[in-house]
Amino acid sequence: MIKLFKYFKWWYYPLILLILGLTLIQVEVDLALIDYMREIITLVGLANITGQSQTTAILEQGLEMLGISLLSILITISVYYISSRIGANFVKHLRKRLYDQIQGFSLEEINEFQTSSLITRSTNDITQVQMVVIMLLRLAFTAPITAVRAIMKIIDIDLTLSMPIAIAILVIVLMISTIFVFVTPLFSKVQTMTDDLNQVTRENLTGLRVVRAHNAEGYEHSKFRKVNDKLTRTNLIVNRLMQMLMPGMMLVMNGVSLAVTWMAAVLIQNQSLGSNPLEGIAIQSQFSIYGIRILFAFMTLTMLFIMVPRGAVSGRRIYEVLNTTPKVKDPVNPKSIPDQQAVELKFNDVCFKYPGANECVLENISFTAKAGQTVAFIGSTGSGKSTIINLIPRFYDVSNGSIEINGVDIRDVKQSDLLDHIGYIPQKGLLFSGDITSNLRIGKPDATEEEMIEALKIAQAYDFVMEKENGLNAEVAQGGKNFSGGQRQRLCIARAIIKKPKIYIFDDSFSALDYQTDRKLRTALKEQTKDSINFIVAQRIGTIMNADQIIVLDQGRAVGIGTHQALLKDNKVYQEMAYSQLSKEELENASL
Ligand SMILES: Nc1ncnc2c1ncn2[C@@H]1O[C@H](COP(=O)(O)OP(=O)(O)OP(=O)(O)O)[C@@H](O)[C@H]1O
Repeated sequence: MIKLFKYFKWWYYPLILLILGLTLIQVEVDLALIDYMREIITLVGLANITGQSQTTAILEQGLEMLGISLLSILITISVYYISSRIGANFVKHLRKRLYDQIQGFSLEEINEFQTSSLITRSTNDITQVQMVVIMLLRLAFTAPITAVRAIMKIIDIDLTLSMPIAIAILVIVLMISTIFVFVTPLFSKVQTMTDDLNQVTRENLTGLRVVRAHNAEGYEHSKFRKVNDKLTRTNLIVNRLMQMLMPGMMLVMNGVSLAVTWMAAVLIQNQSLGSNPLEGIAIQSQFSIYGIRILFAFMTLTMLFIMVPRGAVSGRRIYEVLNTTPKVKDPVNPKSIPDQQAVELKFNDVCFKYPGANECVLENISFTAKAGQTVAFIGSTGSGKSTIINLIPRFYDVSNGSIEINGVDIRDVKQSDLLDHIGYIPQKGLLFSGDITSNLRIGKPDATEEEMIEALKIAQAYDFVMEKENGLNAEVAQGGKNFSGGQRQRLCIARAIIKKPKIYIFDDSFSALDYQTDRKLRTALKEQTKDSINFIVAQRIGTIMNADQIIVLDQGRAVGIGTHQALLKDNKVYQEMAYSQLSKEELENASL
């Protein structure tokens, strides 16, 4: 938590000093009110003894009390306002940093933290930290200053009467410390359980259709109930323990009042408290109120000691994210990719191992792809096709070997430069809420309407977009849920085309298209991508058999590189796949 304070802005500090100054004044005036009260009781006593009216003096005292109370209220409002400003601004700043940090994460860090935990850390944990910062600013000064000043005052008035208050302080500190020992470890658990709950809820909501289709609501329900019950149980324990504080506090406070009254009565009887019994009563009342203020101050302090660790758990979770250096990062002295006409991409003996895995999923992959070429990856499921293409935009960095674009290692260039050269079309057509225009402009922010229409036409998306009531401005729901899988894929392809990149990566991006649209799209793409390199991952032989290079993968190794014709002739793995999908005639005709 303390480490997060390094994200404090400079102007918080003068404001914190201002809070401290205001608090010092407020404590003095608040305690002065108690002295005024004693004064009024003494005046009443004086009126009784002397028979002279003290109304004017009492009114004067009352008016002064009113003025002081108003000042105290004003200070409270100011302190609350300043602390809220600091808290809100700090958290806004922190949230932005967290967002930027997560944006810079590679898939490795995302997998390490888990999306659900990153969401909890960016929301729930941030709120906890905000609460604690505001609470600290409001109470961390008030409570100790009040306690110290009030203790000084009561010792000054009467040491014997101070004894019950001293004992009560001890009891309260002991009581709260015991609860603290039990409760603190639970805070950390509560946050982790909130992560789990978030994950199950998220999975259940995103996979709602699958759950329904498999009639698995019961199964999912029991999974949810388990994490929900666990979280509720822990929360209940925390709350029950905390709730024990209140009755305990009341007991101690009432005990103090009783003890002070009893001791004061004895002292008054012995005539050792004040010059007359009424002054004794005034002192006793003053003591009781001081006692309550001191105990409240201690309770607040100890509550802070309980709440701060809770915020600290959240602070630590946020700091973990902020303090993680992404494995994929920009070089200190970035090179630029030579802007040559004919782009060239080279895999040099690339090996790749997923973080935490024992074995490489890709081994010794080498090939060169040139401008205008289509390079296809094919292989059984799990053979490493997606992994290979994820290395090109540096979703992960290679474990061994290198990938070069125009002779420059992609790790030596800025990621933004690299990504400017790449048009990536994921397997799952992912659209963002907004409209078609806003989705296409993710590819090119300043794209004109003509450019958008051209891209939609190439991607075979123009017709269905124009059929929509608002055409280019047709609404896109979250995740593109109001479009079919094939339509989503075509819009994603249009989004990449509009960028006119040097390198296209199609990760099984034609899988949701019917054969006719698939063929039309690839014909239109051919012209558009004639100066680019096209990487295609596909399951269908039909989609890739015209590629200039087909790389056949088997358990992470390139077991064949060549054209359809060459591979069909002498590559066993390729033959098996090809003959399982198309007839001999289809395959041989296609290759001509
Ligand atoms: N994030 C990950 N962490 C660890 N292992 C992974 C991860 N992603 C994939 N793998 C493993 O790497 C291997 C290759 O996976 P990859 O997704 O590249 O295969 P693929 O050929 O694209 O499969 P498919 O055709 O089914 O999409 C698989 O054994 C898979 O279990």
